[in-house]
Amino acid sequence: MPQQRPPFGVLLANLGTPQAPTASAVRRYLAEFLWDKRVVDAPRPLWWLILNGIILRTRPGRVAKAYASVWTDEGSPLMSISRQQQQALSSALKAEFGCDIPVALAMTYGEPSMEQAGRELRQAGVENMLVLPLYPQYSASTTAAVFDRLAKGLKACPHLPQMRFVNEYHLHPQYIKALADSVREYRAEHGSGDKLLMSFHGIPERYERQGDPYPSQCRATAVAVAAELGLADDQWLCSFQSRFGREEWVKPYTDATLEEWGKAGVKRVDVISPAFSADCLETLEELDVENREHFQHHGGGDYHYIPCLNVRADHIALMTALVKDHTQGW
Ligand SMILES: C=CC1=C(C)c2cc3[nH]c(cc4nc(cc5[nH]c(cc1n2)c(C)c5CCC(=O)O)C(CCC(=O)O)=C4C)c(C)c3C=C
Ligand SMILES: [Fe+2]
Ligand SMILES: [Fe+2]
Repeated sequence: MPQQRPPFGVLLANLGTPQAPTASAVRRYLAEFLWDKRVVDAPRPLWWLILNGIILRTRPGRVAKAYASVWTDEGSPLMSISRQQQQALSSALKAEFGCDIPVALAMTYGEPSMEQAGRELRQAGVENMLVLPLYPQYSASTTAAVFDRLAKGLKACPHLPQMRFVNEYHLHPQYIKALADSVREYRAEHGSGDKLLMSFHGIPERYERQGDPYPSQCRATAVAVAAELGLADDQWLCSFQSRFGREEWVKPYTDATLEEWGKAGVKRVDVISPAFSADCLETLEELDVENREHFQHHGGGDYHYIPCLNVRADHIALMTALVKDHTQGW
């Protein structure tokens, strides 16, 4: 009996993370990540010299310590949450479509690779593939990098599946509502801060000038969440974190904002990070630890970090809706 083919398969994509919280594993990860021209577009071979001569000699040790502080029994938080999302989405799609829909996980950098995920879907008989990068806001540095890496991974594949690609979902009503509900539920249990800071991962200002829509999509997400929550203008702000390198990044900066609010005597701030679909180093360490210390060092009061959407039921329902919307006719 020939096995029945699934109507389609889903390739869930995210950034990737080191294999271990050690300097050598972080060096391997950063070497691949920071060599991607979509991430750092500095002219070669000068960038090769800076990356290999300075950054990969100095950064991995410090960053490995930060990873070690958030590492779990299931590994890197980003990997363990991504695996849980993969399983939860797979169950939700089975319930929605009434049959097994293969869901593979792939990372742009490191493992599981695009090649591995592609092979897994092919072996499951997938002929139609939906690529769902878990980046709500489109950026060349993330979403387009998924596309590039997937295309590279499929070079050896003689018969490509039919493909569709989700570019972004920064204003999807279920995304906005899930973010707002995560704040509402948190505040119902822990009380409300004077301010809600929506801190997004940044990119260089120059990338925005060159046409990357990411910062404007982040601002639009923040406006929509504030509207959904009925916040007044002085009750929220959109800021950008995780600066890397010497040039100016999009502003306002998260750390500078928290410093200003601390000095102004803000008694309590609540912080969410809507660009991250899963908690990771940048939220659990930079936002929940470093920026908390920064705010309080400058005179700020209570600091509440509200987790990413991770495996919340409404987040999995959003992914299911994205899959349904983009697989019409398959
Ligand atoms: C959410 C979207 C992201 C955008 C946009 C983004 C752009 C971007 N990032 C760097 C440099 C680094 N980012 C690092 C970690 C990191 N970045 C994202 C997401 C986005 N990056 C995530 C989910 C993570 C965490 C990964 C994890 O393992 O938990 C790092 C590594 C850590 C460090 O060394 O500080 C770097 C470096 C650039 C240059 C950039 C845009 C040009
Ligand atoms: Fe990043
Ligand atoms: Fe960071």
